[in-house]
Amino acid sequence: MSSPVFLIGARGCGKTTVGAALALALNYEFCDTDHHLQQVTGKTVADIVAAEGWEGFRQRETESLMAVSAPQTVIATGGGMVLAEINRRFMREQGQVIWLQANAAVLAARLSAYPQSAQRPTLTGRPITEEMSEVLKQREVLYRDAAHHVIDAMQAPERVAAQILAALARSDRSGISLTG
Ligand SMILES: Nc1ncnc2c1ncn2[C@@H]1O[C@H](COP(=O)(O)OP(=O)(O)OP(=O)(O)O)[C@@H](O)[C@H]1O
Ligand SMILES: O=C(O)C1=C[C@@H](O)[C@@H](O)[C@H](O)C1
Ligand SMILES: [Mg+2]
Repeated sequence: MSSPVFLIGARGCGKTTVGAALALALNYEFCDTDHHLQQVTGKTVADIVAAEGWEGFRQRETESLMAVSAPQTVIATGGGMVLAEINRRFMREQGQVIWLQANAAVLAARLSAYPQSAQRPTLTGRPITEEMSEVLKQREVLYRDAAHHVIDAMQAPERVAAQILAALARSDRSGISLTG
């Protein structure tokens, strides 16, 4: 049975966008931990953070990660999923972990064009480019620590998906072959 594929990376790197295309290409299920969490609670991320703080949200996102993980599934994670060591270890042990890497300027441009503020309440209270620089400074080491593969996410989504497929096909552990 083929293990799950976890997409990690900062807000706006394309986990949800590329994840759906990747699942189609692999004929896998697609899950998104942010969407799962919002479905289960009936609340937006902003509502959960307002009621329970970021600590409450982080606990709930660990539960979502465990709930949606299954074989033959592509899982788009929330941008902060790597903050908890238990999440990083779980993803590495259960499946293949792909870091979609992009710089702060690209991320900020995407997020400004499509803010989705109910799903992405501010993390620092600072303007978006500064926020993304700060977030990357704190998290890059964690994304790198969790990832089996690092993919340049500053290319067109189809290109990003194709490079993930190629990386998975090169990896013995994924159970994925491009030829059959
Ligand atoms: N490779 C890409 N090239 C150009 N635009 C992209 C690319 N990937 C995603 N986008 C755009 O960037 C925005 C954010 O993408 P998406 O929601 O997939 O990011 P995400 O990593 O899931 O973010 P979050 O962590 O907040 O869930 C969307 O408007 C999407 O269309
Ligand atoms: O980068 C983050 O910490 C977050 C990213 C989003 O996917 C959501 O999970 C939430 O807004 C937190
Ligand atoms: Mg997403």
